[in-house]
Amino acid sequence: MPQITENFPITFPVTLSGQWQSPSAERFSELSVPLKDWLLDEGSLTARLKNRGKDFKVKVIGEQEQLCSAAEAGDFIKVGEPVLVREVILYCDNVPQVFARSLLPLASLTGKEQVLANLGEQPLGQVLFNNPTLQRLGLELSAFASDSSVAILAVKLATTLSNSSSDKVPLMPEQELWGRRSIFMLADKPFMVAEVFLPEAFAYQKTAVPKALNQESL
Ligand SMILES: C=C(O[C@@H]1C=C(C(=O)O)C=C[C@H]1O)C(=O)O
Repeated sequence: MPQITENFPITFPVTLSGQWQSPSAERFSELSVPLKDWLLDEGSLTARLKNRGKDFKVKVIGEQEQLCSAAEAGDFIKVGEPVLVREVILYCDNVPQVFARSLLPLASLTGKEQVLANLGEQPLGQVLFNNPTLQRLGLELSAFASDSSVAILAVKLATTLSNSSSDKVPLMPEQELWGRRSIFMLADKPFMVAEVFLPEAFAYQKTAVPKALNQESL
């Protein structure tokens, strides 16, 4: 299996433009149980993926200080507020599972939280979920159509993989991609994390193993 560091075709920023809604919205009622299990899991995605495979990796697409856009601003991160934007792909056994875009307000990167400004390939979740002050506010969900930036990202990743393993070039993902977004509060300071499950993610597998079962089987 080709290593993920070879000719990585993704340029920063990928961006992410979702129609974020509460999980109780009618449109989510049709989602499969396994997919909802992943979308609504309030635990660490890093920990869950590490449990599912042997080799977990974070590939950083890029990090840059920007001003929060009106599209991503909300109750906790204001329009024009300086934020560190971080985009990554989470891999499990070299299969791309998640595209994540996080907004880390510079005003939150103080005290012990300064470490979040220098994560490198260390997963953000590893720091967040080891902080006893952590609070995760309500999850929002969104679908991403085949012409979305994250769907185009998925095709680029699959094309790179197919080129290096001489499979046929993949088409745009047939299915919609699904993502979740939430605000994490660390020491009462907000951070926003959005994650989209990529086409080959465990989350879309019909036989996805619910988290509870997964932990019992460890
Ligand atoms: C929030 C978590 O951290 C994960 C790792 C991220 C990173 O390293 O940038 C971003 C989002 C998550 O997929 C988690 O593990 O749940």
